[in-house]
Amino acid sequence: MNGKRKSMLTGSIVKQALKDSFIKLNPVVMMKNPVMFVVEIGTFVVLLMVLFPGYFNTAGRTGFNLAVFLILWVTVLFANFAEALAEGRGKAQADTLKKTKKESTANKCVGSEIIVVNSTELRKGDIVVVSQGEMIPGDGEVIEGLASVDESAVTGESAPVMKEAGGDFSSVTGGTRVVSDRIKVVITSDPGESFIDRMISLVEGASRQKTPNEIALNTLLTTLTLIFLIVVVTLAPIAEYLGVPLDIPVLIALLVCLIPTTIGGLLSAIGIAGMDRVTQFNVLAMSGKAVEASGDINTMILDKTGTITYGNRMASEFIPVGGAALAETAHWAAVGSLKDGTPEGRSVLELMNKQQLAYDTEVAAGGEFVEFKAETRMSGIDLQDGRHVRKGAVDAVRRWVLAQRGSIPEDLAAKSDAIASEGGTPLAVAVDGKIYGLIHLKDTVKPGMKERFEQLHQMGIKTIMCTGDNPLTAATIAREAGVDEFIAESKPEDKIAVIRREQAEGKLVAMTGDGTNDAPALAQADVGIAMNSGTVAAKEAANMVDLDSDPSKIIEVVAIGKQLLMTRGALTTFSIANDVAKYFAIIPAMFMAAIPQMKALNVMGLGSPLSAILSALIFNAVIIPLLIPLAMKGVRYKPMSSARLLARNLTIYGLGGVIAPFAGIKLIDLVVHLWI
Ligand SMILES: Nc1ncnc2c1ncn2[C@@H]1O[C@H](COP(=O)(O)OP(=O)(O)OP(=O)(O)O)[C@@H](O)[C@H]1O
Ligand SMILES: [K+]
Ligand SMILES: [Mg+2]
Repeated sequence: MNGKRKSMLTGSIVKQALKDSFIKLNPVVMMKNPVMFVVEIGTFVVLLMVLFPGYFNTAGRTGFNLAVFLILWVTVLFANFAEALAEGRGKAQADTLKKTKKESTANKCVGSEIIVVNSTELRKGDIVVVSQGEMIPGDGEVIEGLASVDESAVTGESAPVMKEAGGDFSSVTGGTRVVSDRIKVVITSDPGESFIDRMISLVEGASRQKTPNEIALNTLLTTLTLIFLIVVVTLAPIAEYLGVPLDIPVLIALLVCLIPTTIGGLLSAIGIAGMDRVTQFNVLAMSGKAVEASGDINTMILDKTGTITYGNRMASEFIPVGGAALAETAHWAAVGSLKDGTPEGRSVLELMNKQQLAYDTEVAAGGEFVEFKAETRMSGIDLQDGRHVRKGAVDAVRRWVLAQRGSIPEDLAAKSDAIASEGGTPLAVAVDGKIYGLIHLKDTVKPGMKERFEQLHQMGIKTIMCTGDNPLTAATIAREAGVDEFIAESKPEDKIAVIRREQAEGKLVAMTGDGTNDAPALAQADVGIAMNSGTVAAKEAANMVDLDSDPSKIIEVVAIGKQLLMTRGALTTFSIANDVAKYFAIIPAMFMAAIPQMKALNVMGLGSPLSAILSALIFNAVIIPLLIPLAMKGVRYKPMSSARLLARNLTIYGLGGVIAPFAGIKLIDLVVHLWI
């Protein structure tokens, strides 16, 4: 399904990551990760002792010190490798994208002339003409014409998509190709700020910033590191007093074992891999913050048409009311749809043809088209002879007719309710004060929706369906799909109101949208996902763009976000539990010689103090690469409540984190003890 963008870990990515692990040793880079920076400083100190044993008076310990140095160095490299590997896939993808960003020529309209310019010379507001076979030279909006466009360079999807002036399918992306017809496009981005440019810097991680969550965790890890630093520094005089002289390399080894190096080494890899998973899913997240926020979502706002249903609402029947004839009803429905370019409007004319019903286009000559608006929920035409033809949501048309002192046919309500209770959308057709009948628009709920909403329910997420449709249709579809709440007869601004209401209760809200009138709500939502097919305004307001333009994907995006937060939590728990266990391995071993009672605490029965320290240190290092796959793939996520999840993860990763080092260190010690 979405396998098209999947780039696996290739040999070249691994090779590059190995190289980057060394480049990242640069202290200026390391400093951003305080835990690993402390390890690096420790490594350097031990190295000095290996190089100048005479100066430090450690000649007798050079072998042990060399071992400590090597293990510490490898620990830092492992952490760097984890990050570099996580970055690798995005970098490879960026390279592919850069290749598609070839320079091209553009046919720029200047007055009535067309001149050929380089695509890099185009600025916001310029107008270009793009014909069959040509590449669209920049991001923009179609202002004239209709064409099918191959967007595979951006979306990976090879089937061409229709782009047309006006409406929600007017935006085009630079670097995509017109495969048929010809369009006039107004450029909407300056050079260097195009969608592909932004995409490159996103997947490349160039603009990656630490998220608030990551910063908070980093602060915690740094604090823990500081505390252990103080503990270890004060341990030296105590040991001295007890008559156990502790060497500096031993103290450094102890410190490194105690500070949270596992999570410190994997933290940024987890974040990068989380964003990468979203990208592999063909969703562009403008920031890591957006991905994380999606993991914390409490409420999801969904459109009915096109999200929960297929959205190809088609006229399926004309139903006269108030004693009107079928031909009359159909005729006015058609006249009111003559210039209505929406799928609904076009489907009315198609139904006329299918049913071989006649309509008179002459009446409409010179008439003024009244475009469909989500605010009015009506469309139609004002005829030259002064008559007004309208079709639209039943309540809207009813109000419009009443405002002109018209009357409402008695059978209108029953007939429109019949359509609505089947989940269909009734449109009333009226001319001035008279309602002629109804158009039955049919739409179907996408298969599998019920199961997905059930999952969201288990995650503790409330779903609210917002629709411009009437309450009865809304209720039917809501029931069929299994959403928790619905808001019917909603106008675009109602969406913002719902989002604000939920946010005021302290909830995080996600929504999808594609139209210009969705833009404010997309901006207001904590997670706003715009459809790539949507308008430029929607894409700019949102913090994610779905390249496949599948509004129901929001459900999986939330799951990925949750998985990211869970992975980070699980590995933090594991890391800290690990460190506690290591403490019990090392401390008794270190003091055994001086304080015989400590032997009782040497539950692990490790070979010798030195082999205990080295074994703990080796375990501490290898656990990082062992956990890289988990950090990159994320822990498996099963929909359940947060409380149950927490309990489950504490058991697995907390308990596991305590047990694993005991077993691991013991095994390593069996081998290491053969030498020491
Ligand atoms: N082309 C049209 N001409 C007249 N009325 C229309 C047309 N299209 C839709 N309507 C009416 O306007 C209402 C609102 O339409 P709109 O597209 O804003 O919302 P919707 O698609 O029903 O809801 P959703 O938010 O789930 O997409 C529809 O329910 C329908 O009754
Ligand atoms: K550690
Ligand atoms: Mg709609």
